[in-house]
Amino acid sequence: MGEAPADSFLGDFLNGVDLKSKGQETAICVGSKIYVIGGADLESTSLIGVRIFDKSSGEWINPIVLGTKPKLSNGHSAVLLNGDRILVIKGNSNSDDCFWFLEVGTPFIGEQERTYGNEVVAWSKGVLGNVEKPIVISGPSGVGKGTLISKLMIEFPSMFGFSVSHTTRAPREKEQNGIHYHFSDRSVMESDIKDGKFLEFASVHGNLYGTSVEAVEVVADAGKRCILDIDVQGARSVRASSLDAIFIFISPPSFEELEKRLRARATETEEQIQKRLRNARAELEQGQSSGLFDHILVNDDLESCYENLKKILGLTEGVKTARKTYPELVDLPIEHSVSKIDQRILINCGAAEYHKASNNMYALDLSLLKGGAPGRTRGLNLYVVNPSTDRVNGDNQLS
Ligand SMILES: Nc1nc2c(ncn2[C@@H]2O[C@H](COP(=O)(O)OP(=O)(O)O)[C@@H](O)[C@H]2O)c(=O)[nH]1
Ligand SMILES: Nc1ncnc2c1ncn2[C@@H]1O[C@H](COP(=O)(O)OP(=O)(O)O)[C@@H](O)[C@H]1O
Repeated sequence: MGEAPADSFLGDFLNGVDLKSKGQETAICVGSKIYVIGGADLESTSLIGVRIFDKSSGEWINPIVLGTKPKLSNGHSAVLLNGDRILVIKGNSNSDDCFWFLEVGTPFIGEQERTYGNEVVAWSKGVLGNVEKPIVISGPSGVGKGTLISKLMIEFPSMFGFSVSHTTRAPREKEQNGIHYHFSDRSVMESDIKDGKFLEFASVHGNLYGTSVEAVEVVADAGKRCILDIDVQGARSVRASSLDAIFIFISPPSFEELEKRLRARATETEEQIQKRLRNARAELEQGQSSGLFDHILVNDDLESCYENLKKILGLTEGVKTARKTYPELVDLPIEHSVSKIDQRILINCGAAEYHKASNNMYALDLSLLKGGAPGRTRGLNLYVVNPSTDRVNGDNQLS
């Protein structure tokens, strides 16, 4: 390290070239730095590595790499999306592993990184398909949240997935670990919270409850819409987070009816029931007046409340199956070329008969890109471009 880039590979950047590929390496110029993606990785040759050449100092920098690095394939291409994001498209891989984002110039995020003083880059896997907004359901204990959610999950099993929370409370008789909750030790949960593994957490009725990033991501990974059953404090935290959700508050027809249901459920001791009823008053007040919730549903008659819930979620008669959120699998060949048109990337695979790709041109739509959990970027949409029906005019405008 430290030697000037003798070969013409990097030398071209001095003449204003933005992007250059050679063998398994692609180099992209971002500001005063040249990011060389691919080729030999210092730690492992089976992963796509990144090196940075600083034009102003004439020095190579070994960046600190965050996130899971993609595996090396025989060929890849790269597109600079904006000032700090590079899309890497791997050839010879299926759609589950084709698209990776390299965030460059990532701000230093911890003491450890700061002491090294290196550049930080972060890999994030591009996940195909739109995932609909998660649904946050809150309401006092005994109001019927669980009952309504299980009705949805039974009627639309392939459409919804439940975010399995962690809790330090003891399991009820019929509750299963990993299905209703991840029943956890307080110390383990507290340490995971510190490590940033939770999207939100709150102390409710004397126990710790929280939604892990993973709980939401596994549902989204399955192409399903995520349902979160969390308290009002948790809903407030989610509102403040990057997760874009629909917030629904379930209210009882009366306080007396709430108490009746809670007692009839017979899952808590008298002391716990008293605690839940005390908390219910504050929850009802906050839920109904805070403006936090997009919808408030009164759960008087179960069936009509359920029908109203379905209406809010756009589930009219006949919508029984999940909307297909993932496009067909693609198999990109090693040889392909890419070009950027506004929010779309055109991927040209050349003549279809020379490779195993079944289509020879794709458009990757980036307009709905969303951050998922760390290490994942969601909302990538891939379309097959049919030259006979999709116009690609002289300016390469897809219409
Ligand atoms: N903030 C937050 N609240 C949660 C979470 N999971 C469950 N809760 C809430 O914790 C409260 C107690 O839940 P639970 O012990 O299952 O009792 P139940 O509401 O009477 O069924 C309810 O208001 C839940 O909505 C979570 O991950 N985060
Ligand atoms: N609309 C309703 N009318 C009467 N009982 C109901 C209604 N909705 C739910 N329940 C009953 O009330 C109890 C509490 O419901 P549950 O779904 O466990 O509440 P939560 O999850 O909000 O604590 C359960 O025994 C359930 O069968």
